Amino acid sequence: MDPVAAAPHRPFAVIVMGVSGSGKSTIGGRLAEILGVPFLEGDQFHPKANIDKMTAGIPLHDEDRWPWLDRLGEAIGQAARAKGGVVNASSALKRSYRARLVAAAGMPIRFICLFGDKELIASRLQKRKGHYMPPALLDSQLADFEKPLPSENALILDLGSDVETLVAEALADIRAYAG
Ligand SMILES: Nc1ncnc2c1ncn2[C@@H]1O[C@H](COP(=O)(O)OP(=O)(O)OP(=O)(O)O)[C@@H](O)[C@H]1O
Ligand SMILES: O=C(O)[C@H](O)[C@@H](O)[C@H](O)[C@H](O)CO
Repeated sequence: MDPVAAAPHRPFAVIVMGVSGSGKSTIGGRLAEILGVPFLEGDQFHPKANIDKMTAGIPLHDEDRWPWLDRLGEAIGQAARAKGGVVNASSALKRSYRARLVAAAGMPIRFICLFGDKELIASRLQKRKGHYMPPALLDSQLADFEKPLPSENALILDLGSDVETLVAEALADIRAYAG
């Protein structure tokens, strides 16, 4: 395929979202690499207090997340405008959080939501090593999660698919969305 013809129109902003362990960092990182745009890891925008809370097994609440969402949204907008495009991986669990991210970015965002079976997510979290997020927080993540509505500019993918399939599906969507 002609890489120029296949390139999305710029600037564009994509967030790969979902609960902890849904695969957003894995898929988001690959997408950014293929599209040649910066990858922003949402976790790196959390203040230390939030990371400490989660590490201690305490779920975040709205008050913990608003400043994080504002900082992250601003960074998404800046990177997209400076570099032509950006891919971010972040939980973006609630509709109100997604609206806040879009407002802070100052531009539309395409959400790619990784959604699927709780047992599968739990088994991936159990196997994952060296991450601060305890598997026991999965229930609280799912309790907060609001599946995106079609009106939210979102694509929902089955997280049970293999990585290559998910990357291909997301790329096709981004190219159709931003093309
Ligand atoms: N489609 C997939 N098939 C098989 N394993 C996967 C898939 N996607 C991710 N994984 C694995 O599942 C685990 C969780 O993935 P990842 O860290 O990308 O999730 P995450 O949503 O970013 O989690 P967190 O928000 O907690 O950082 C990792 O060990 C990753 O290698
Ligand atoms: O909103 C939240 O509760 C957080 O963003 C979490 O989702 C974690 O930071 C993430 O899943 C771990 O990587």
